[in-house]
Amino acid sequence: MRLIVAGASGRMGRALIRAVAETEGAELAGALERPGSEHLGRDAGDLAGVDPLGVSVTDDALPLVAAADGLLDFTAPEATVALAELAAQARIVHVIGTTGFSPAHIDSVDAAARHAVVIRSGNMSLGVNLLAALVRQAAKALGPDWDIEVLEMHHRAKVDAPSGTALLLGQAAAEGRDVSLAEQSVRTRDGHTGARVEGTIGFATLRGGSVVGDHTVILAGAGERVELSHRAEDRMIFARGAVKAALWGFRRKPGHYGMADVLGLHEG
Ligand SMILES: NC(=O)C1=CN([C@@H]2O[C@H](COP(=O)(O)OP(=O)(O)OC[C@H]3O[C@@H](n4cnc5c(N)ncnc54)[C@H](OP(=O)(O)O)[C@@H]3O)[C@@H](O)[C@H]2O)C=CC1
Ligand SMILES: O=C(O)C1=N[C@H](C(=O)O)C[C@H](O)C1
Repeated sequence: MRLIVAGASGRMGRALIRAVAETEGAELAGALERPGSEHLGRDAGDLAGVDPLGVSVTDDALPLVAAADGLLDFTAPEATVALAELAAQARIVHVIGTTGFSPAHIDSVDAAARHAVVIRSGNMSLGVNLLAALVRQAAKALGPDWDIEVLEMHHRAKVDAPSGTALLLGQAAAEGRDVSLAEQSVRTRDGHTGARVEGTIGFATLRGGSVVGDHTVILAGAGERVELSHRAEDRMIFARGAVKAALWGFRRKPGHYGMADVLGLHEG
């Protein structure tokens, strides 16, 4: 499968190039960066710290998309929405790891998914997607008198909050309780907030240093607490998940899929 990596010089872009290079059945067909990037023209393998791959970083997406089978995209919401349109026109698989979307961005991605395979998840690791299934189960088993809080910590360069993973875990908890996350979530607390409202799902965000990604879902009852955690130690877990998703999506029918589809983690 011929794969393009968007945001090639980013933290995830470099990991994705390495993951494509190490995966049988996948081949790097292009490496994209934004116009004016200092990395344009560099060999992608060189950029990612592996052997040269004979693929130069370019800002010209159109010819790459026309000749590839899939696009791995961990960039930023505006870039992802623009790439979704191109990927849909070319009917290639679009794997989206980007986080921080607004509802309008998601609508655009949904529109693209009517024409091509889109696989989008706030976290492409096996561990977090398994954790989401466990959170859904725990939230279902424990009533609304158990307070749910989602705590996350990431490196100092992360620009969106709460993380895509925290929202994914909050969504799993809401599904377990059969409530709407949008209606129940409390994203910030400051000042005289009043007592916690029963049934709400809280989020707390920490930023600092080089933390790859830590998430804990706390279910706090009267006199006891359940904590379900995941700690990412290496970005290759996300990159390998993204390549796996692309291979899974190849020649599948158009639609907006998630990692639970790829990993076969749906209950029932
Ligand atoms: N789903 C998952 O499993 C994971 C998701 N992520 C998400 O992936 C995204 C990227 O993370 P990370 O690699 O750490 O971030 P980086 O900032 O290191 O990399 C982002 C890359 O995308 C490029 N980019 C950003 N905006 C645009 C734009 N408008 N047009 C074209 N290129 C653009 C950047 O270029 P430039 O440097 O020039 O701005 C950079 O090369 C984030 O949303 C993050 O939350 C991260 C890890 C795992
Ligand atoms: O920006 C990151 O670094 C990460 N982003 C994703 C998120 O928003 O959850 C996934 C991972 O935690 C790393």
